[in-house]
Order: sequence, then C-alpha cells, then structure tokens
Amino acid sequence: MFRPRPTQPSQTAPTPEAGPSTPPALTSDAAASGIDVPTQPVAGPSAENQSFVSKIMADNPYFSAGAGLMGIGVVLTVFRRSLTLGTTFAQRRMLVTLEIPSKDRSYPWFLEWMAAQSGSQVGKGKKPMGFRSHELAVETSYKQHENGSSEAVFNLVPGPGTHYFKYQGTWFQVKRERDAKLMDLHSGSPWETLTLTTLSTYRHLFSSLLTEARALAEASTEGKTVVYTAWGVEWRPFGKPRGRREMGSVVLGEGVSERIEKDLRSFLGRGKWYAERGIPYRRGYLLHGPPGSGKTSYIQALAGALHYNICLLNLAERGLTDDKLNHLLGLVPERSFILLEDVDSAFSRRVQTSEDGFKSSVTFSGLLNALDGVASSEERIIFMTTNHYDRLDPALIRPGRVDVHEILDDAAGEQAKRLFVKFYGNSTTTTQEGEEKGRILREDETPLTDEEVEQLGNELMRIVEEERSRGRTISMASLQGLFIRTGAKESLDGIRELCKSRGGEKAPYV
Ligand SMILES: Nc1ncnc2c1ncn2[C@@H]1O[C@H](COP(=O)(O)OP(=O)(O)OP(=O)(O)O)[C@@H](O)[C@H]1O
Repeated sequence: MFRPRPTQPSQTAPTPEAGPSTPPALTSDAAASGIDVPTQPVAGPSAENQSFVSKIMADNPYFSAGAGLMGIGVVLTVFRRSLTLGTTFAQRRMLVTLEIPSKDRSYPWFLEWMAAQSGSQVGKGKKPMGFRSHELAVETSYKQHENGSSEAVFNLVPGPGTHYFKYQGTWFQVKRERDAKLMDLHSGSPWETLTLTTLSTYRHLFSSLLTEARALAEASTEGKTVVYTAWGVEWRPFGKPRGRREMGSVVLGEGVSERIEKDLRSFLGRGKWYAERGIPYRRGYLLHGPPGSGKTSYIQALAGALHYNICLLNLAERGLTDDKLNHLLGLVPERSFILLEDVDSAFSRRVQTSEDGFKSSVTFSGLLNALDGVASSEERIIFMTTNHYDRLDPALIRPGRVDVHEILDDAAGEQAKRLFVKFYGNSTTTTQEGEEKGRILREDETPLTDEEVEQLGNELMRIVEEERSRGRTISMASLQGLFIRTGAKESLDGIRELCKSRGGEKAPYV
C-alpha cells in the first residue's frame, strides 16, 4: 500500500535554536531562485549609484519635468484606449448599421428617396437641399410629359463620403463608399456601398424607410410599362418606363383582342387551381402574322391594361447561352410578360461555326428546356411573335409551351374603317381626371362631320375589301402611316396605291 513518506527536516533550514549563528534570511525572490542574498543593505558602489540617480532626479528640474510628462502621457494613452474601447462597445450596444450594396435593388431606390426627401431635385419650383452634406453627386434623369416632350431632372444625391439626415425625428448617418478596385462588370461602374447608422432602438425605421423608398420608386413607374432586357444573367430596365398604350389604340380583327384578354384574365389568379393539379402555372401565347399588323403594339397595350411589365428577350443575342437563358427565365421580375420576338429567326440566322466570330449559343433544345423550366408555383406568361408561322418547329408550339395561337393579319375592311374613325373622328372623350380630349386637327385640315367620317369610313372599308378579294392587302402600319400624313379624303386615294405596292400577291395569312 502506498503511504506518503514523512518529510525530512531540511538540513539547511534554519532552526530557532541556531541563535546568533543563524544565516541571513532570504528575500522571497531570492528564496524562490535558491540564491542567498543578504537582506542587510550593503554599502558599496550600487548604493552610491542609487543615491546618485535619485539625487539627479531630485535636483535636476529637467529630469523631474520629463518624468512628469511621461506620466501624463501614459495616463492620456490609457484614457484614449479606454475611450476607444468604450466607444466601440457603446457602438456595438447602442448603434445599428444597415449595409446596402450597389448590386441590391434598393440601392437606387434609396438614393432617389434621399433626393426626393430633401427636395434636392433641381428643377422648376423645387425646394433647396435638405440633407446635411458637402459632398454631392448628380444623377440625371429624364421626365416625360403628357405631350411626349421630356425634361432633364438633376437629382442631387449624397456623393461618396459621410452625410446626415433626419427621418421620423431620428438622426441617421449615411456613408457612401466607392471601391476603387471592384467594378460592376455589367454597368462598368465602381462597386459602391451605402451604410446607414442609427440608434439601436430605432432599428425598425430601416424597414419603413426602405418601404417608403420602394413605394416612391414604384410611384415613378405608376401608369407606365417598364421594359426589361437581359444584362448578363439579370434583367435591367431598358430606357425609361414607357407610358401605357391604350388598348383601344390597337385595332385588331373581329374578336381577336377580346379572346386573348379573356384567356389571360382567366389564367391570372388560378395559381391555386394549377398547384392543386400539379400543373406548372404558365401560359404561352403565339401571335403570328405579317409585319406591321400590331403584334408588339398589342402585347404592350395588354401589359399596360393589366399593370404588367415586359421582359424582352432576344434569342439571337451574342453571349446568350442555354444556361443564361434558363437562369433568366427563372428570375423574371414579378408581374412581367416574357416576350420572345421573331422566334423563327432565332435559329435560322445562327452561324454554327465560329469562323466569323459569331458563335452559336442558345440551342433549340436549350430553349425548349428553358421554356419548360422548373415546375414552380410562380406564374409565367410568355408571348412569342413571328412573321413565319410555317417555319416554327412543332415542338416549340406544342400545347404547354404555346396554349393560344392567334393570327394578327393585314387590315380587313372593317378594321381599316375603325382605324380611320380613330384618326379622323371628332368624338370627344373624357379622361379619368375629367379632362376633355378630342382629336387635334392639322392646320390644313377642315373638321369632318360625324356623317362624313362614317361615309368615308364605309368607302374605305369597301376599297380594302375589294383589294383583298384580289389578293392585295395593306398592313395596319401602312394605314397608320397614311393617316398620319394625309387628310381623310386624300387617304382614300392613297389606299389603292398602297395595296398595289404590295405586289398583288396573295396575303400569306388569308
Ligand atoms: N392593328 C393595329 N392597330 C393600330 N396600329 C397598328 C396596328 N398594327 C400596327 N400598328 C402600328 O404600326 C406600327 C408597327 O406595329 P407593330 O410593331 O406592333 O407591328 P408588328 O406586327 O409587331 O410588326 P413586326 O412583325 O414587324 O414586328 C406601330 O406604330 C403601330 O402603332
């Protein structure tokens, strides 16, 4: 069994009986190190040195002042350090920051909001600058008026640097930083970050501020149609939002517009119905017909009427690959139609070799896969247009990919008459704001009575039908061009000429 051995008294340990012969006591340090050091001050050269140094310190005013300054320096350094630590701690505990990178959609919204909040938009009747800043940046935009003219608006937004503003009674700091090394490859602009800081207790104001900024951005596109185009793998607005086109301004053949609109309206809002049956919630429309029959115009008007935007996709675009296409179709902005124009030409124009530097990118099977997409519950509305229905591969237009096929043809007699009445009729309409709108006459034009308009319209209808029976048609775009240029009576003569100029061929879609 293990038993601890009693400790032997140390031979060197002093004993109380040792008396005067006791060796000198060790200092604690020395004892620890095992070195015998006498505790009695020993007179010698080191004692002399000490007294010499302290003498100099005491006697020399420079030395004592230096020591005093050093002491103050140490105290200040400690104070500064603790202040920094305290500030960092307080910042962490009491402040909250929000970072908005320039890639995020809320970035332009916030800048626009800042400009609007502060009344910094420079223009007629605008208030002066409101936010506290000495470093400004300008963002120029164009505002379109009702009459079609546009005016440049200069938005003064916070430039790179630190700025302050007040929102709902709370101060916010906004730091705009630009990264000189990183660049947004799509826009070519430097990478930027906005950092908002406020007191932690007001963190909820961030979301209400961003919601306001988004609402403001949406208000600027209210009543307008945004056209997006593909930028790499994302959708970007192309130009300024366009004013909505009135549905009535596109005159289609009997019942065509109503059929498409009815089908689309009944599709919208049936997401649950589709989901319950496991059917992908999407609908495809194909509008085919000769050039200038109103395919694009109609899709624009329909988008406007339903408060939708348009994502315009050009399949023949260089650099567009199957992967990118798939990605783009999966990231369509909400409430948007996807528009594939001239789908027939997307593949025939393609050069399969890379000799001329134009490489084939989107493949036909890639397009079919992208159209089918991953079955998701999000709605997808695709419009395709073509001038050559017969050239389309049946796989592209099979049900599920294209559900509604509609022909938009050259002008029928009654269609031509409706367009004529729109141009030359005098009917005055009242807008929602109660404003009366009538047709503006050209200077050289004498107004026609309603009876005259009706009579000339009938005459036009007869001419168009007659020409059509001979296989000579006229496009709606040509009619529009004629009506813009000439008066009502002259336009009737022009119609025959235009029909002849179409060569007397049988219209391909009749
Ligand atoms: N049915 C129509 N009603 C009113 N305007 C029309 C009609 N068709 C064409 N237009 C006018 O003609 C012009 C061209 O129309 P649009 O681009 O819509 O034709 P499209 O059928 O899409 O032609 P394309 O096949 O060449 O793309 C537009 O300015 C439009 O206002």
